[in-house]
Amino acid sequence: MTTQATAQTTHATAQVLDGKALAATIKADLTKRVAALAARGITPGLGTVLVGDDPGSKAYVAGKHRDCAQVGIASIRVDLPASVSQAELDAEIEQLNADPACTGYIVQLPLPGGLDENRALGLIDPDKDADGLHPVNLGKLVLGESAPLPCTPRGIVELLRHYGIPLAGADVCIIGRGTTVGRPLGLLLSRKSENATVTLCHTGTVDLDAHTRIADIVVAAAGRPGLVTGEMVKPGAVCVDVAITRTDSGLVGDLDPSVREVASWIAPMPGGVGPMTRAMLLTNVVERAEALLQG
Ligand SMILES: Nc1nc2c(c(=O)[nH]1)N[C@@H](CN(C=O)c1ccc(C(=O)N[C@@H](CCC(=O)O)C(=O)O)cc1)CN2
Repeated sequence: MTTQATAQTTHATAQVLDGKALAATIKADLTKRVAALAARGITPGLGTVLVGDDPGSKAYVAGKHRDCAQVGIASIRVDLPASVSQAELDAEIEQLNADPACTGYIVQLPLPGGLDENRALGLIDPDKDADGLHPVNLGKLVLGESAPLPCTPRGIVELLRHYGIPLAGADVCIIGRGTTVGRPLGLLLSRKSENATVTLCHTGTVDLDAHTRIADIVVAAAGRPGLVTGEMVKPGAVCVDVAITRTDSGLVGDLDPSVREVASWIAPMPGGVGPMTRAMLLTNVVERAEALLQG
């Protein structure tokens, strides 16, 4: 009788870049910094402007206020109906610019159709821009000057750094060219301090696979569920899921589950970049309050 060896296929599963755990650590540190500010008579205050009833936006804004309460930041909520006019929205923004209790604020995106996002972002006092999305602050990012950084890109870089993922010399493929994630992330990663080589892919990219397959790090921010499959990534690559699509069966990211069998590390959705986005918003608010103290 002959014995036949059974072929065994072992699949290594990617390790997790745990944004939830790192965000908790960051929030614990911020709580101490907020207490130190309070001892010197400064209470940071985060304002949010939410327009309309989008369930995702409502949930994110509620989360931002919960975070504020947790670390001791005061919060100011401006909730407006989707029917608000541009002039009324402009007036609310001007009020936050003038309110001394509001040391930083954000306009939750996307705004409902008919409202001009670029106009709203441009009206924010750049010194109170907690999102780093005012044109002056985005311009400073381009010029390499100090400014608040957009929260999701900053969170991604902090997460990768925390887990020791090498950035200098890495080939990074970003999928998505939006103003809150893809574009500013490309700028951040290509700074001298990060020194990565960035390829920014988008809906006009002809052969997406050709770009993802050679990348050391793939960041998926397209909002197309399961867009990136295991076959599209290099074995051992680091894959970051940024997108959130609401479907009947729940929230879905851009990374197909098969990526887990090929990648070395994954930032999952949920639990990866989202909590880091929230932690970076708080960080921007606290840093701004600390800067106020220094005059
Ligand atoms: N003004 C802004 N608008 C938007 C931004 C932004 O940074 N500034 N980013 C996104 C929404 N966003 C924060 O505003 C955000 C998205 C997702 C999460 C998050 O924690 N996600 C969870 C999963 C979702 C859930 O559990 O409900 C996760 O990934 O674990 C936080 C903030 C667009 N708009």
